[in-house]
Amino acid sequence: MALAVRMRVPCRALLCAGAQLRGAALGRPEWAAGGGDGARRFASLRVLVEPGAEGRVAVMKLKNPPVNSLSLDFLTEFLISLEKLENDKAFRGVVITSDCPNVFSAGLDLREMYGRNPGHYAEYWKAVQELWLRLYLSNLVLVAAINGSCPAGGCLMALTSDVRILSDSPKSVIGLNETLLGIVAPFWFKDTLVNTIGHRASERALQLGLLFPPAEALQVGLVDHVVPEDQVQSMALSVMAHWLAIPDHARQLTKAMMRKATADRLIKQREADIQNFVSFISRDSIQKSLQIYLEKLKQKKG
Ligand SMILES: CCCCC/C=C\C/C=C\C/C=C/C(=O)SCCNC(=O)CCNC(=O)[C@H](O)C(C)(C)COP(=O)(O)OP(=O)(O)OC[C@H]1O[C@@H](n2cnc3c(N)ncnc32)[C@H](O)[C@@H]1OP(=O)(O)O
Repeated sequence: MALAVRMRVPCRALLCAGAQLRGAALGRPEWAAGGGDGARRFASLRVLVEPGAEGRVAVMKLKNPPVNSLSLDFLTEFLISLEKLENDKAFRGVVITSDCPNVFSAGLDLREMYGRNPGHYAEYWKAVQELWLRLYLSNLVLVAAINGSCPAGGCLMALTSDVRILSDSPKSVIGLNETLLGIVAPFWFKDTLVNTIGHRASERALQLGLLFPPAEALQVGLVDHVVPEDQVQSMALSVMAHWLAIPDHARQLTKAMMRKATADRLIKQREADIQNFVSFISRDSIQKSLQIYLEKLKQKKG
């Protein structure tokens, strides 16, 4: 318990308060409770939280169409949902999945990193850091049910989970592809990958910006299971049951022991990391790369 308190992420309350203010300012309701068990089922515009069959597990569905990009509004809503679940002692595990067909998450929202001002970049990056810290250090068992494409920030999100299940579909590619956009994965993205697949495999994957198809993702250890698309959710719940058979306190302390040093690296230099990001992303050459990439995404359609 003492460890859990020590590991609380600084500024979380401030970030969430900011999110609620922003929601209120936009004149929309933040939360809508629904169903017979309204206290446990809640939704924001972009995140749907449903209790799993047994009640100890919640299913968080990302619904920021078309591609679940991690916009600032999405991040703030997600963080509020996660905090609610962390604070509700009834929940011990969360399955994170997508409500958008064929895409788990397209990663960071490129529109938040292109053509904005330094203040916006700083606010956005703080929210991205917060997402990673809150997920990576979560006391809950997290299972990522990856039912579609999972590049860059989407992959980072999945990597924070305790287990990853990937759908066996040609669209379900996963990896940190930042170099393909002409940008660089931050050190804590890299650390999370190294902790999962090891140094050599990470070096190759990061430099080449590899997006692994299911069989290769399984082989390199980026995901733990590959199953047909219609079995992703049931597999996630079955794996969850296995993890929930372990006493929480022992599992949580072990998870902290494995992850705390990695998280601390960022916690100790959060402000410097924000400044790094702002100056990197503001460079003309980086803005140009992002512009070209965004144009390519648009042209893909036409
Ligand atoms: C040395 C110091 C280092 C300091 C660190 C500094 C910098 C590093 C910073 C950040 C790291 C970055 C992390 C990221 O996550 S960047 C995002 C990377 N994401 C991608 O590359 C995915 C791009 N998207 C796709 O490949 C495809 O969209 C898809 C996910 C495979 C889905 O394909 P589908 O065919 O279904 O959809 P469309 O491609 O038609 O897209 C629909 C619609 O969505 C827009 N869109 C797609 N992805 C994004 C995105 N990430 N952000 C914003 N918008 C996105 C796309 O343009 C289409 O828009 P339209 O208006 O045309 O409908």
